Amino acid sequence: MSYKLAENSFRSVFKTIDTDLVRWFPGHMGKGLKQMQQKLRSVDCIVEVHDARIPLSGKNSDFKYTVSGLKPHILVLNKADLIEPSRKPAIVKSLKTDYPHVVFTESKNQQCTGVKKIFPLAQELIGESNRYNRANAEDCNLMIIGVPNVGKSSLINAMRIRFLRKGKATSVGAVPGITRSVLTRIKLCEKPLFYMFDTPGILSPNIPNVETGLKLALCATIEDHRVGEGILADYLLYWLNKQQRFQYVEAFRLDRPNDNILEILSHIAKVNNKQIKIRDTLNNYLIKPDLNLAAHIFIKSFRNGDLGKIMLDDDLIKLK
Ligand SMILES: Nc1nc2c(ncn2[C@@H]2O[C@H](COP(=O)(O)OP(=O)(O)OP(=O)(O)O)[C@@H](O)[C@H]2O)c(=O)[nH]1
Repeated sequence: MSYKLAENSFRSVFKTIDTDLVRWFPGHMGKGLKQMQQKLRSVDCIVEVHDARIPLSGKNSDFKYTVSGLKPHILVLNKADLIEPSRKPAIVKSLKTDYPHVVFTESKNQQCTGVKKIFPLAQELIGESNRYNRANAEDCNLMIIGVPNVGKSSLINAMRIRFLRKGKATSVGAVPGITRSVLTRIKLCEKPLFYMFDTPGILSPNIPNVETGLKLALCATIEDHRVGEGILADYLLYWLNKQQRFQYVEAFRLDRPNDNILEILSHIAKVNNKQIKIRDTLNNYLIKPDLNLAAHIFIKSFRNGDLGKIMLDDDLIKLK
């Protein structure tokens, strides 16, 4: 649906944010990174996984210097089911300099779309590379790397199901930080013999700016409570309005687009019958809309794809 709106109906910049979120780097990530570096001698090809909704903001640019620089490298953009297929060429073009080999995957669906492209490409790149100490090795070792919660474990499981006809080897979860064990070697394929080192999600210690941090958080790579669901919901609303993506109006049965997050959340709480009881200064109970739960519902609807197929880096890619 299209709406006739005045040019200045919406915010043009997103303000008010606790900038501490961009410095979040828990200790176990530093340890994980060191263990990955120590294992590099046994690795033939790096499979770096990003969330396709944030192909630019989602990358950990430090990987280039710490783990992936010297090895053949494939960039997998997973969760491609959540973006518009027509955006793929523009994404590939904008990543071309840093990532010449890009594969889009959907590792949650039954067909595991895109997953079958990874082995032939890995074989080709390994064949063209100097394997140094592993020149005579018959098996090939891949190492999967990426920020938390982008679907690394799902991808490993999808590959095993597809090529080994075996079930899950590693746990999957909707919150970041499920994979803590570093460098378990998992068999993926018998002929050719391929293994994968699983690794925990690693965020960059220096997320370059607040908007990048908010996009990472909206895609659930940072735990919600570290940023605050209210802030996340407000950023989502700001982004949707700025990009004129108004599917939320219909999804939440609103009259029109609105840039005021409190009004939107009050409405969502009301239609979902989510209220809380609070005491006023005279000790009387008041019934108020549960804005935290409403923020949770709003964010979840984006994550489930209920607000449309949204690529959060569309704003950056359009500028390129
Ligand atoms: N829509 C969609 N969701 C996916 C896809 N792949 C994985 N997921 C979901 O994303 C969430 C995270 O998946 P995991 O495989 O645990 O991600 P991970 O990168 O191993 O996570 P960490 O262990 O935290 O680093 C889960 O809820 C998955 O079901 C996909 O292709 N599409």
